[in-house]
Amino acid sequence: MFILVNLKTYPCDPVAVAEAVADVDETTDARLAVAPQAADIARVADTGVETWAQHVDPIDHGSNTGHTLAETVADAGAVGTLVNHSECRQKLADVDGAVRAAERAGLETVVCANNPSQVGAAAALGPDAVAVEPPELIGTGTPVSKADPEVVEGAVAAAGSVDDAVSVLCGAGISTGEDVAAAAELGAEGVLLASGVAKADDPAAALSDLVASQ
Ligand SMILES: O=C[C@H](O)COP(=O)(O)O
Repeated sequence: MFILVNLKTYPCDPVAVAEAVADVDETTDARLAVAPQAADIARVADTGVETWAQHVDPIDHGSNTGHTLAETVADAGAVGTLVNHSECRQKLADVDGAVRAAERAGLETVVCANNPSQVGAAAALGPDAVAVEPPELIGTGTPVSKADPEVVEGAVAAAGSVDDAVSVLCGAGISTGEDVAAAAELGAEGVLLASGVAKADDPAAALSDLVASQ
């Protein structure tokens, strides 16, 4: 399973979380990665942990003040990027453009979607993976893999019907190894999570529990 920890803009120490991820990474067959804020990518990547961006814009080098260029996050050490997170939504044309920009920069892509229908549309854009996240469950601690298993199964079916090379992650409320195991049973190849680690009193303990079933 791929466990991608999005730090959003939570007030955690991104390097401390990354070091905890690196420690737990040595104990498990699961693939672990951290997505810090853009300004923290370089120092998180310096820990040796797999580092992702939270967002890139559908742009090339040029007059794009305030935007995030895929090549810049790649140069800073990111190997992948989220696209169209529920908290950073993009128009369909911009999702496509962001995936193309990420490809151009050699970044792996996970396109986020709210439901199976959107997963099908996202998969048609040819990302490496899609992540299905019902917005109403994000940050609640109620795991999508238990609260709404049909959404995960529907996402797996929708992506598979479009392009079976696109893997499916699920997210929203995932915080325990049991939640990760439930996601795997539903056909997900990974999970996208945030508050379960970024807001934990002991991120290392939270991560150890998350990989317990791997
Ligand atoms: O990017 C992560 C997702 O929005 C899930 O967030 P959460 O684990 O806090 O529910």
